[in-house]
Amino acid sequence: MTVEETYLKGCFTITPKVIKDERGYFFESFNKAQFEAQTGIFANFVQDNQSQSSKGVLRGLHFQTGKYSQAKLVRVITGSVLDVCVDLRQESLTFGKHFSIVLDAKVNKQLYIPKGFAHGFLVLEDHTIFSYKCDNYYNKASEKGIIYNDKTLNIDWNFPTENLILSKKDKALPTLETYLNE
Ligand SMILES: Cc1cn([C@H]2C[C@H](O)[C@@H](COP(=O)(O)OP(=O)(O)O[C@H]3O[C@H](C)C(=O)[C@H](O)[C@H]3O)O2)c(=O)[nH]c1=O
Repeated sequence: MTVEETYLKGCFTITPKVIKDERGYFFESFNKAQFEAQTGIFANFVQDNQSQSSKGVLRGLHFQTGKYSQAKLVRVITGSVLDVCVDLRQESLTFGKHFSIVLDAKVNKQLYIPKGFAHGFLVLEDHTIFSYKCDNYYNKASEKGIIYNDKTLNIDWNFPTENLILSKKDKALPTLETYLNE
């Protein structure tokens, strides 16, 4: 596997070594020893999640707060997404900055998103399956979010707004400013 730190400290892209033969392919989707050796992060993942979505679905931007904050290791099993993570760490020099990357089942690249980040993704193909590890359990009461088209974050989703499919909850998410004025 190859690991590359993004410009957001502690956020890494991980590209597994895919072994192909006449039957198809094989790769280690997670190897704790290699992950720790190459990122220096000792994540104790406790929950795996999986969702399937059609093209145009946008899930996010979500995060859990306080002691329930989650680091995530995200990947696509089939299809492709534009994945976006936003640095919300108060003390960070890159607070409010985001990193976007296309994750797809062809290259199998993964993204490690540290605690203190908001996360969302836009689905680029029908029947996309998104799978990720979390280092903390789901805690509904601590769930927060930022609206996907927040002016301060200024994320380019590069997709026609009229074709986006969001949950009722996500359509009603507040702006980043709401939290800054709390
Ligand atoms: C996240 C989660 C949800 N749920 C239940 C709650 C709802 O009944 C249903 C769908 O939840 P939600 O609409 O929040 O699912 P997503 O919009 O995919 O949310 C996720 O999408 C963004 C991109 C993330 O990074 C978060 O992990 C997560 O917030 O699953 C659970 O039972 N356990 C869980 O860990």
